[in-house]
Amino acid sequence: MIAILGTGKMGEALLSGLLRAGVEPGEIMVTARREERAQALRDRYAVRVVSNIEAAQTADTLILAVKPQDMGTLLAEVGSQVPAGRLVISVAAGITTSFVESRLSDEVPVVRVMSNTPVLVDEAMSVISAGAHASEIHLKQAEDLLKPVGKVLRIPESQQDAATALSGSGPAYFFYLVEAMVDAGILLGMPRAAALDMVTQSIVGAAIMLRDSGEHPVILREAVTSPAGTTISAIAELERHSVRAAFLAAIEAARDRSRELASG
Ligand SMILES: NC(=O)C1=CN([C@@H]2O[C@H](COP(=O)(O)OP(=O)(O)OC[C@H]3O[C@@H](n4cnc5c(N)ncnc54)[C@H](O)[C@@H]3O)[C@@H](O)[C@H]2O)C=CC1
Ligand SMILES: O=C(O)[C@@H]1CCC=N1
Repeated sequence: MIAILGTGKMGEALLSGLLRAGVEPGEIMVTARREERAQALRDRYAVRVVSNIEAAQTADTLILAVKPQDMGTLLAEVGSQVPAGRLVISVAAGITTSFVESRLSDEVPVVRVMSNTPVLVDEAMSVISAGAHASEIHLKQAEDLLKPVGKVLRIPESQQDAATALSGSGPAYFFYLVEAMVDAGILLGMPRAAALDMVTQSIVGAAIMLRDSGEHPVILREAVTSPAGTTISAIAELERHSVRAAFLAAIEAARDRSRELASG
C-alpha cells in the first residue's frame, strides 16, 4: 500500500502517474487537509482519502508531498506512527533526509526525491538520494515507483539542492521562455494563438532533437546559426543582455533558496 501525504499539485501528479502506470486505486491512499480537496480526489481517482495517522500506520511506502514549510508540522503529527520496515519518500524541496529521520521514532529508511511537473505526461526528471538508513533495496523501490513517470537518476544528497534548482524548477524556466517568445511574436504583429503554436512546436521539436540525437546543444545551435544570418543577430542581443549570466545567477539563487527551506 502506497500513501501520499499532502496531495496538492505534485502529490496529485504522482498519484495520476502511479495510476497510469497500472497501480490499482485500491493500492493507494492519500491525505488532504480540506474536505473539498478530499472529495475531488475521491471523485477523480477513486482512491481512499484517509487521515495522516492512518496513512502513516498502514502504508508500506509513504510519499511526503507537503510544502517544505509544512513538513515539520506533518512529521510532528506522524513521525512516531511510522513502524520500522516501511519506506518514507520525501519530495519536498530543501528538506534533507536527516531532517525527516530525526522526526521519525524508528530507524525508517528515507529516500529524498526531487521530481518535476512533467510527471503529468510521464516525462518527469526525478533525482533520488538515500538517507542514513536507506539501502540499495530502498533506492530500487523508489526507482520502480518513479520510472513509469519519467527518467530517474541517483545523485549524492549533497547535489539535491542544485538538482532542485536545475530540474525541479526547470520546467518553469522553459514556460517563462515560451511566454517571452510569444510576447515577441505579438510585438512583431503575430496573432497570439499562432505565436504560441509556433513557439510550442519549436521548443518541443528542439527538445526531442536534443534528447534523441545525442548531439551537444552547441552543435545543434550552430546548425541553426548561419554566418551573418538572423539567428546570430538574435544571439548577439541575448549576449548583450547577459542572458547566459542571468541563468547562472538565477539557478544559483534557486539552489540557495532550496538550502534555506530546510530551516523553515
Ligand atoms: N510544484 C512543483 O513543480 C514541484 C514541487 N515539489 C515539491 O512538492 C511539494 C508539494 O508542492 P506542491 O504540490 O507544488 O504544493 P501544493 O501546495 O500544491 O501541495 C501541498 C498539499 O499539501 C497539503 N497539506 C499541507 N499540510 C498538510 C497536512 N499536514 N496534511 C495533509 N495535507 C497537507 C496542502 O493542503 C496541499 O494540498 C513541495 O515540498 C515542493 O517542494 C517538487 C518538485 C516540483
Ligand atoms: O518552487 C518550488 O519550491 C518547487 C520546488 C521545485 C519546483 N517547485
